[in-house]
Amino acid sequence: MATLYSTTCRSHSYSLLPSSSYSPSINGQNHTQRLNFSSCIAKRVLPAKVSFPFRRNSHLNVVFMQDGAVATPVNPVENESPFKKLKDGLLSSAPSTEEMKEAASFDVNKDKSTVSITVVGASGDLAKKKIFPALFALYYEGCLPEHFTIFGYARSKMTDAELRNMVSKTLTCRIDKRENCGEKMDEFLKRCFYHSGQYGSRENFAELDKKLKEHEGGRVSNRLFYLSIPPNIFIDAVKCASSSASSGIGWTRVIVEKPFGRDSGSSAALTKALKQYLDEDQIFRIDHYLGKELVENLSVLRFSNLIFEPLWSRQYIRNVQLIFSEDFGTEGRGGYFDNYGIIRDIMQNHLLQILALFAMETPVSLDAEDIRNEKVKVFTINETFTT
Ligand SMILES: NC(=O)C1=CN([C@@H]2O[C@H](COP(=O)(O)OP(=O)(O)OC[C@H]3O[C@@H](n4cnc5c(N)ncnc54)[C@H](OP(=O)(O)O)[C@@H]3O)[C@@H](O)[C@H]2O)C=CC1
Ligand SMILES: O=C1O[C@H](COP(=O)(O)O)[C@@H](O)[C@H](O)[C@H]1O
Repeated sequence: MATLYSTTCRSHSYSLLPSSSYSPSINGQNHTQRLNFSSCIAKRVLPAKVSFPFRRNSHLNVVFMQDGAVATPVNPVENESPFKKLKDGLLSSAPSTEEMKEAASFDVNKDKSTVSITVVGASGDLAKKKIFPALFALYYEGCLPEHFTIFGYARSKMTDAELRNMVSKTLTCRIDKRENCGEKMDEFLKRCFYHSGQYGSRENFAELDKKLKEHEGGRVSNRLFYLSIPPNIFIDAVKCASSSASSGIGWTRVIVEKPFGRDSGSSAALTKALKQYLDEDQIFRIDHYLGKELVENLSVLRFSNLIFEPLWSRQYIRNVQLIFSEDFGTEGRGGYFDNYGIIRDIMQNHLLQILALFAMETPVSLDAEDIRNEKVKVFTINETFTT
């Protein structure tokens, strides 16, 4: 599973923008979700006898994923403790601006390559509120490559100027004190374009492809499609984007927003359907909580802090509570909560991700696969969740 986990370019998640603290208060009251767990803290917290009922192939040391895909093996690291390796990695991964730019350049051959980002569903709430502002933050930080183009794609009729106008209303310079922010915004907006089309139309995506090619100007073109649309049209959009607008000579990747189904079966079915058109490593399922600075810092706090690291155990911690609290009402989400539920909305994703980062063993490296493997163990050994 490709997972967006940011360790380098800090502002690549939309949540890194100072959040407007958006929290559901059911019936207009402050709403708090509490996840209590005292049975799932890492290694030293577990009773000595607990074993990991982890599905492993004894020869290959692989982890089987829900849909049958196989994650890469974890190689034992000799003569170097995972903790030391991770600590070194965490400390050295605090990136300088230059490193961030380097890491974000997407291609070593940067003069010859370009990245085209298409926000599918650009007329919608998430695009306006989070995605465009996050893209602007990346641009401001120098984390987008020299040659990049952003396209909004949706059914609504809009000109480029109308898209820019819409986007400009939600761009913000609120991270730290920004210099030349207005100038940067203008430069950014000039790189934003719009194409109107149906999500299930190969012709419309072929038109988009033509426009993308004009902007890419013959460079190696990497293409990213951000699916900011309701899940029932994910597959249509992926089918058409992959057949009519994927990159001929670069990578093509798709970011899928939650929800990834409403239960295990439907999530596996969604993955299976996506895989008709994409390989697993082209699919990025985003959990924006992993990009929150506080959440990112959790690993540093746990594994690199000499005071906390030895204390992070059941010997010293009796009870841990994750409290999700928002200071405003449902704000139009009532129907969604009635149908989908607050547990699916924030608990099985955001809060469980935090729980896993909090309770997992030291991963052998900061690679997404290694971190994921440790997270899986936390959930596999956990017997009870009470809310
Ligand atoms: N909004 C948020 O804060 C969050 C949203 N998400 C997820 O992100 C995705 C996008 O969310 P959001 O922007 O709020 O969604 P919207 O309901 O605003 O939909 C986005 C766009 O998709 C198109 N659309 C909406 N409904 C349909 C439909 N039935 N058939 C075809 N096209 C449709 C519309 O564009 P047009 O009519 O122009 O084609 C709309 O502007 C969803 O999967 C959502 O669950 C995840 C986390 C937070
Ligand atoms: O994904 C979601 O997250 C928000 C909370 O995230 P934040 O970054 O805005 O604090 C939550 O309010 C929303 O219901 C949920 O869909």
